[in-house]
Amino acid sequence: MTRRTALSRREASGLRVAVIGAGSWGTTFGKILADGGAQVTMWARRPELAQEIAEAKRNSQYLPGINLPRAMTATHQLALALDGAEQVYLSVPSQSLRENLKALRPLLADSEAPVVSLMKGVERRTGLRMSQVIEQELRCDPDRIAVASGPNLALEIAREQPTAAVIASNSQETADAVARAARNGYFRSFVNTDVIGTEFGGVLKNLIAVAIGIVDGVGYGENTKASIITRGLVEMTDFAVANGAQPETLQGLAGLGDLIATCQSPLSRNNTAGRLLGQGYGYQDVVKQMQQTAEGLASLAPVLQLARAAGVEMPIVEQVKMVLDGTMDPRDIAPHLTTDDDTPQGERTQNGQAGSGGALRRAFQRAFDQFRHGGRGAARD
Ligand SMILES: NC(=O)C1=CN([C@@H]2O[C@H](COP(=O)(O)OP(=O)(O)OC[C@H]3O[C@@H](n4cnc5c(N)ncnc54)[C@H](OP(=O)(O)O)[C@@H]3O)[C@@H](O)[C@H]2O)C=CC1
Ligand SMILES: O=C(CO)COP(=O)(O)O
Repeated sequence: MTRRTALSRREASGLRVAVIGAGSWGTTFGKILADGGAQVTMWARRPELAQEIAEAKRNSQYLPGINLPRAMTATHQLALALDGAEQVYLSVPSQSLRENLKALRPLLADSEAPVVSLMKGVERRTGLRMSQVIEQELRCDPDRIAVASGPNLALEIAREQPTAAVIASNSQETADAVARAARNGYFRSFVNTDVIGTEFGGVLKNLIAVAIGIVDGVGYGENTKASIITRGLVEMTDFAVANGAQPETLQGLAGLGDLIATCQSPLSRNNTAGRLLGQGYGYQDVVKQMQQTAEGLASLAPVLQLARAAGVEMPIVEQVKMVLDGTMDPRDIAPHLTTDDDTPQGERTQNGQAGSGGALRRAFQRAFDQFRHGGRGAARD
């Protein structure tokens, strides 16, 4: 245990938590919680992985070279993992969440434990965020649900390199309880109540990271990447705000922070998938080569559908989809230019201050309407 770890073990001493999903992020988050003082039981779907974590305190497939804390154990039996859990963390690929929740539901029927999504995707079939899928399938009070997001590349954190995250919940109390548990000398959790913005930050930065990977693969340099990151943040903000997020959330750890980490790091699977596309591999080849979950590939289509429904333009994300579909040469991807219109545009956004009909205006209108109606019908997640 490092000095930093020892400093904050008192935070969650003895709290019993379950982490469902023992890939790179589930296992790393289990370590974060255990190093914060919690007793952690991981659920792995493969018995041999559960055994390796429980006995050797290793997860050699997903976190090579990392020793896991003694306070972490693992099982492949869901009921055992959830037995007595005071907090439940979910970290399976987004497209498999619903089927996993169906198995969890009877086991959590009598539980009041907070349920925390660690995932960064939307469901392809429904376009729902993970917290919405959790609410639907567990039929639980949304105040029990929290989401965690931020610049959190698993392997860096498993090596105890310091970072921070945001825990968001409709309920300040839930967010605080989770943040107290998910905190130690190398991991600091902030809180907010903007679940929508926090979740969409994590989903959308994956799509921009794929774009960055594509231009990297093509061989373009830093100007192109900086332009895509900057214009990408505008697209992220417009989209998230049009869907009910607070714009400042996208400027924080769950937005800009995660965008920087994911776009810069070769550890990012989304970035890696993009690089393969940029090098000329087709979608099927990329999927075959990826050993781990790259959420961005599945989130592209539902995000674009939601964008169209909200009237938000996402030219960079549209181009990523075209490259993925094989209808655009990766070399033609550009830090786009928002429209093919020749008229010069204000930089901030096609939908914000510079435009007349966009996301920010709608957000202000929504806030104004809520104010006029005394807060009744305020958008809750
Ligand atoms: N890795 C990271 O740095 C971060 C990841 N995240 C998010 O965490 C989530 C999980 O990703 P991550 O841990 O990285 O993914 P990995 O690919 O590292 O691991 C996926 C895990 O999910 C399991 N799994 C796969 N399919 C199913 C299924 N149908 N049902 C149950 N379990 C399944 C895998 O089991 P098996 O080994 O048996 O295949 C494995 O344990 C994603 O939404 C990701 O965006 C968020 C922040 C950081
Ligand atoms: O979400 C992450 C970092 O915050 C991990 O990104 P990737 O899923 O692209 O590896």
